[in-house]
Amino acid sequence: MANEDLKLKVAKEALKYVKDGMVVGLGSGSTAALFIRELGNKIQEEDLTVFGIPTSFEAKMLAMQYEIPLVSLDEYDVDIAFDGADEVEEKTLFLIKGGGGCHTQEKIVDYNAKEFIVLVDESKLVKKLGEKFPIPVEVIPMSYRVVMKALTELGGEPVIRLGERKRGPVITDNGNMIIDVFMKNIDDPIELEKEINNIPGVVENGIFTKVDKVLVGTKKGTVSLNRNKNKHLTL
Ligand SMILES: O=C[C@H](O)[C@H](O)[C@H](O)COP(=O)(O)O
Repeated sequence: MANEDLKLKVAKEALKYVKDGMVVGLGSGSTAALFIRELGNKIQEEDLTVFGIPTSFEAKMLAMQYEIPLVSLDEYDVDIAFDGADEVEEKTLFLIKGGGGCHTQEKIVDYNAKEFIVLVDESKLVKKLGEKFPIPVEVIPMSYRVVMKALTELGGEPVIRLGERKRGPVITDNGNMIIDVFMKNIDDPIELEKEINNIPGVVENGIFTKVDKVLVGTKKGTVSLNRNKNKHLTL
């Protein structure tokens, strides 16, 4: 089964957690996009009162397309948030996010949700964070050189993320730059998340250490990995 099919299965499974009256955090990326589409359909079909809080410009546009009414953190708390990930450390459920440069708004919404559920296909599971993916770090543009120096001192290999159909750096939804930091053998993600954010000029990094549940699409079905329960449940 292709990864796209696994992502869709997980997105559909996630709908079971959405109840009438909830405020839902809407993640970014290709998996979250499928979830947003499926949620929009569910709201129309079942005539539910559900509000969304988007984590990016992309999520906002999709929510509007699929007619999910939007609210903001100014007025509402988030009941439940759904988001994708670039890497999931299987034992701890710690993540790397931000492959699409959206991790800052994602972390604000996801960390403030009463429940945060991650949606991935099995290709995202790793033994140790940093195995396949660099850590995205959003930085204030005038600080990029000194931040890169500090990231090198932390043991990373920082690279400025460049645009694909635009010359020069990728600019985030917040008007900042992204530095991707290659770092193998991340032994203490909780400490590293704090250390990177402590560098002046850093807005937010893509290590996520507060996750409640990960739904993993596998060829054998969707598996639910739960924090603190050490239980892998096949749905
Ligand atoms: O900035 C992007 C987000 O963190 C995405 O959630 C992450 O990159 C995973 O995206 P996808 O579901 O497309 O693999």
